[in-house]
Amino acid sequence: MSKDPRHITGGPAMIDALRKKPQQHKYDHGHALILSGGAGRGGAARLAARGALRIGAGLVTLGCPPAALQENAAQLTAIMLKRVEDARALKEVLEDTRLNALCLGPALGLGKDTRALVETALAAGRATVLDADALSSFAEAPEALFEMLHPETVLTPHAGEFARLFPDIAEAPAEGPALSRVGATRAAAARAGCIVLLKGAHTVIADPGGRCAVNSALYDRSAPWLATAGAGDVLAGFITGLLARGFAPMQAAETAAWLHVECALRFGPGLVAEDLPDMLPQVFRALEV
Ligand SMILES: NC(=O)C1=CN([C@@H]2O[C@H](COP(=O)(O)OP(=O)(O)OC[C@H]3O[C@@H](n4cnc5c(N)ncnc54)[C@H](O)[C@@H]3O)[C@@H](O)[C@H]2O)[C@@H](O)CC1
Ligand SMILES: Nc1ncnc2c1ncn2[C@@H]1O[C@H](COP(=O)(O)OP(=O)(O)O)[C@@H](O)[C@H]1O
Repeated sequence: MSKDPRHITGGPAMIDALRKKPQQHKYDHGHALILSGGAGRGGAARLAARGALRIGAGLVTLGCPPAALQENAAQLTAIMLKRVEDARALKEVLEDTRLNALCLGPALGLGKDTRALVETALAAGRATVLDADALSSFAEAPEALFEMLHPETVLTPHAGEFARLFPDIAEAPAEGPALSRVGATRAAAARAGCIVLLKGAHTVIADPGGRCAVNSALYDRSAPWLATAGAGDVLAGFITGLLARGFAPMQAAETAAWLHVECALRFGPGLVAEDLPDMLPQVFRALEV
C-alpha cells in the first residue's frame, strides 16, 4: 500500500478518457438509472440525472414512484422517466442489461423501502453510486450494507453520513486535518470493500486496496460556493454518468470530483447546484475534451 495519497490534478490522461469517439452511438456511452424519491422530493435526483447526462452518459433515466411521475415529467426533457414503485419493480427494470450504472440516495427517503431498493440494486451487480439516504438508511446496522457491497460500488458520504456508517473510524479524524481524513477514508474503504469518497473542501477517495487520492478545493482551487444544497447530488450524478461511460469506479470518482470543482471555479460566486452540470460544456471546451 502506498503511504501518500495522490493529488488529483486533471492532466492529459484524464482529459483523453473524457473524449467521445466519433463512431460511437448513445448506447456505447451507457445508460444510467437514477432513482428519485416521492412527490415533491424529486429535485435531488433530477440534479444527479442532469449531472450524469451532461458528463456524457448516452442515456439517463430517472426512476420514481407513481405519485412523482407527473412532477418529474413536467421537469424533464432529455432525461427519460420510468415508473419504479418499489424494489420488485426495480428488479424488473434491471432486466434490461443496458442499464449499466445506478445511483441511489439523493432524497430517496429513509427506512426499509430504501434499504430494499439498495439491496436489489446491489444484487444486480451494476456499477452503483450510493449517496445520502441510501447511506443513512443503514445507520442502525451498517454491517448489513457492507455485506452487500461489491467492488463496482462507490459510496459518497459527507462527514455526517460517514459518521453514521463508520462511527468508530469517524470519531477522531473526520473533523481533523487532511491526513486524518485520508486514514479514515482508507479504513472505511477497506471495511466496505468498495470505493469510498469522503466529501468536503478536501475530498478523499480510497479503494479497498489502499489506493488513495485527494481532490483539494482549497488555496488556489478554493471553491467555497460548493457548500450549497444539492452540490453533492450533482457529484453523485457525475460519478454515475462516468460509470455508465465505462470508467472504472476509482477513475470515475476521481474524475468527477475534479470536474465538480472545475465547474464551481469556472462559475464563481453565486453558484447554486443547478449551475454545476451546465458548466460542464465550458469546462470541457477549455480542456479541449
Ligand atoms: N434539492 C434537493 O432536493 C436536495 C435534497 N437533499 C436531500 O435532503 C436529504 C437530507 O440531506 P442532508 O445532507 O441535508 O442531511 P442529513 O441529515 O443526511 O445530514 C446532515 C446532518 O449531518 C451533519 N453534518 C456533519 N458534517 C457534515 C458535512 N460535512 N456536510 C453536511 N452535513 C454534515 C449536519 O450538521 C446535519 O445535522 C437527503 O435526502 C438529501 O439527498 C439535499 O441533497 C439537498 C438538496
Ligand atoms: N467548503 C467547501 N469547499 C469546497 N467544496 C465543498 C465545500 N463544502 C462542500 N463542498 C462540496 O460540496 C458537495 C456537498 O455535498 P453534500 O454535503 O452531499 O450536499 P447535498 O446533500 O446538499 O448535495 C460535496 O461535493 C463537497 O465536497
